[in-house]
Amino acid sequence: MTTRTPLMAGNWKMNLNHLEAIAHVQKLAFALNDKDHAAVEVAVLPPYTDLRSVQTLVDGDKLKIKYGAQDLSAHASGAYTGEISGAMLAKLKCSFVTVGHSERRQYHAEDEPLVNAKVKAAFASDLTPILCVGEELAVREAGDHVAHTLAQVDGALKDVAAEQVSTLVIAYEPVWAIGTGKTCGADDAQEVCGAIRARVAELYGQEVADAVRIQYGGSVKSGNVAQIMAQPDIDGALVGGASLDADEFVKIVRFRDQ
Ligand SMILES: O=C[C@H](O)COP(=O)(O)O
Repeated sequence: MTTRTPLMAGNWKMNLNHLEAIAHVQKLAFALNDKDHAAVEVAVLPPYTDLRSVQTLVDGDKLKIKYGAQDLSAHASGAYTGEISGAMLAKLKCSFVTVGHSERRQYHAEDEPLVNAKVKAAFASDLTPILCVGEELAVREAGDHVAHTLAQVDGALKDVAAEQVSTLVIAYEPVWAIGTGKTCGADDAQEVCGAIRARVAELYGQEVADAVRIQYGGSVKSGNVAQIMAQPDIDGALVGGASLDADEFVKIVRFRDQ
């Protein structure tokens, strides 16, 4: 049985400018200790404009906090105004990049082929994609949430090699639980996360499935994180709103104490 290091990632979304980012990461760095970093991988996902400042701070003070971006271009370079390539993120020493977040799917019409291309672009630049999947409320109410989410996994991983998939992070984020205060019950989250792992095993074999980290995302807070993390197929959380409060995010990292 593979031991998977939990990953707590704070997706800041479109919040905190570069000065606020520095103050926020300094606060996290001051609060987190070696024991925290040994037990949990901690990452922040700031807006693009903050990344250079975060890199300078992390490098300069040799912090153990990892960081990454919230999106990347499917293209390697060229005339794509406004886009940021995987190579640019890698140059800033990003470790992670979220791909296919529901807000990208909803507001920027990202479909499965594009998400698939972005997963490949991330791997091509040695970034670890955090692939976001999950259903809208109507889909859950119709009882189609597992099938819907697995179809997103299939589409996103089309023609992606097994050795890459074993390093992947998949974040299950039921859309109706994002930023709404409605958390998916821990058992309900486990149902889908377990199904995702089983699907990865079907596609790539058990060893790869055992290595993949699966996060839950959607209104995670210090008050519900322990229950969520107690599930066998949940290896971390993708935290939105609560990650903007450094004290709260540190409590989430210390989920075993909650
Ligand atoms: O990426 C994070 C998710 O969208 C969850 O956001 P939230 O914690 O504000 O519900």
